[in-house]
Amino acid sequence: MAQADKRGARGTRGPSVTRRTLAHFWRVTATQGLLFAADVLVTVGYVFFLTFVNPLVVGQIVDAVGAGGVAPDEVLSTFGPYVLALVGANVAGQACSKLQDYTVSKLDIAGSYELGALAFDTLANQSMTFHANRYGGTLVSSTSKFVAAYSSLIRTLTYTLLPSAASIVFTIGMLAPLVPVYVALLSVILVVYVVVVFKLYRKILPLNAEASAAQNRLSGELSDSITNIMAVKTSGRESYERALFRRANEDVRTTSAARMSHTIRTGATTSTLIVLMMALTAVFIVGGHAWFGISAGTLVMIFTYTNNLANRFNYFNSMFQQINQALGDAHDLTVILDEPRLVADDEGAPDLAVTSGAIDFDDVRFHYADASERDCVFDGLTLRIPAGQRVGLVGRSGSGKTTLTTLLLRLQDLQGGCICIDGQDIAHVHQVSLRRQIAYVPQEPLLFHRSIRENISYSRPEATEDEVVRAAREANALEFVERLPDGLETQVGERGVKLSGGQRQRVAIARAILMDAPILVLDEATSALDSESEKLIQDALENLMRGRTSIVVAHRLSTVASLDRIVVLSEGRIVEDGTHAALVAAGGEYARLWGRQSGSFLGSE
Ligand SMILES: Nc1ncnc2c1ncn2[C@@H]1O[C@H](COP(=O)(O)OP(=O)(O)OP(=O)(O)O)[C@@H](O)[C@H]1O
Repeated sequence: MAQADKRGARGTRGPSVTRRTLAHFWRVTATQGLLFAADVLVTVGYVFFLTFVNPLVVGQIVDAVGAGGVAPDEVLSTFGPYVLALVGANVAGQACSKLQDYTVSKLDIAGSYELGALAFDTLANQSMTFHANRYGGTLVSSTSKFVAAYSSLIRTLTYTLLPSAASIVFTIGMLAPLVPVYVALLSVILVVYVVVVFKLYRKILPLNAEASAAQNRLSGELSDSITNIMAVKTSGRESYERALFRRANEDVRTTSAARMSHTIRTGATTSTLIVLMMALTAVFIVGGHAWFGISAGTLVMIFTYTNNLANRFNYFNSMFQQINQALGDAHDLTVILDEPRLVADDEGAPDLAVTSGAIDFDDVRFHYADASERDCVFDGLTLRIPAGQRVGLVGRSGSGKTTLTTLLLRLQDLQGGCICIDGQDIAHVHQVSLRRQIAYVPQEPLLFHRSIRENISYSRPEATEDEVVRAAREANALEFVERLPDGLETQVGERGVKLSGGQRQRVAIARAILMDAPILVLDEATSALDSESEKLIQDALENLMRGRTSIVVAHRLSTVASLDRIVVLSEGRIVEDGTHAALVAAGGEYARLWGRQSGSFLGSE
């Protein structure tokens, strides 16, 4: 269990995953092209007006004041335009800043929505093998982090990365013609900084992915323990589960600490850059006029621009941290998004058209993905079920009964042979259309944390009130539903925990009755019911099976004795096949089992 989760952090990692994450993020951003362009524009505008125009105007004021000779009556005409420029630049800068809040929030909301939908579609369409190998909690955690990573990146881009890049361009562009020596030295410092930080950043990236994978595993362990809290408590294994949790928590601590020490090194590099930049500025302010003839106003501009730039770099460390963390957080789901879909539809696969419901298992070979070829569940199984036949499937635990039913639903693909319904290979029809033709009641009734009504009508949401009530009555569920304070509106709890096992099965049977599909698969559908309740439902099931091809898996042989045919499986092979009477008369495995069960039945009744 959860092998893939445990492999998670050690799977594909590094820049290629980062590139793929960014490609996913860019795809959703590009769908909001205009909004993104507006976001870039107002961000650059905000930097231009507030950090570029302001020092430029102040520099010119300083030069004008330094030149002297402005008479009191000329002050307004000389400096009025500067004052207007300052006020105008601030008004425009503030407007850009507010628009920036708006555009980035819209991008964040729209992108998060699209990425959430992408993640859900991918997970919902992945095969059962994929899900069997992962913790549900880990997938939930990876999905939330993936969406949050987009939010973090788009905000970092808007509020830190883009303004910093714009500041560098404006500063260099503005100062280069005035003080080329200064700009050349500043550029050298910046290039060295970028190279060093990029190197450090490449080291931090895998550490972030590892820290994030450790957090996802922690969520998985936690949800596994909490979901099975009943088993934990009844086995008195709280301390064991706590130890498992602590171990996973320890991984989170270790990986987070490794990430932190690298982040501190990036921070130290940034501090060095800021000190170097300001030292360079100090040298120029002190000697600029004497050595290069730089005016006082230009010196003010050098100081202000460089100081603004240094202030931006102060946020670089947290920016790198945010970018790294976001890319690390998005890592696991990116890998999942790019995994091939295991049970995929052919391009343009047609819908299954059930005419009579004949099912053919033809030379079926199958083993589970994590088992070797020698551990085949089926190695050449052939079983032909004519239309409308009701077949009981019996055999020892582990003989392959449930697997056969899930193969009919194409929850896994075969390694050999084929399964046909009315002559159509189920591997080449649209899988949703296949499953809509099969009413399936699994061993564990699968209920949602919703009302009983929603659970029953899940198979046919458009069903009327009367149809839902009728299905509940036929499944012998209405008698307990009516006793509940909220009747059909009663919430059943997660996986139906607020109902008894038998009640859950009756809700699941009502769902199958309501679905009214031409093929019926009941996998131990009545195993949790007492004999009396089973007998009551049996009539409804008999009615339901009439005219439909049915496969009924059961350990309790009385459930299948009256069916048209019984197939006995042993280690994936059919060892007996016939009617109840014929098999009892044959005196084989079925007869032995029947003798034992009917004896105990008689004894208990
Ligand atoms: N998801 C899975 N991954 C790997 N092996 C599996 C998986 N599900 C079942 N198996 C294995 O396949 C074999 C057949 O299991 P299956 O559930 O079909 O048996 P069964 O006859 O329905 O048993 P039972 O009567 O106990 O329900 C078993 O050996 C089982 O361990």
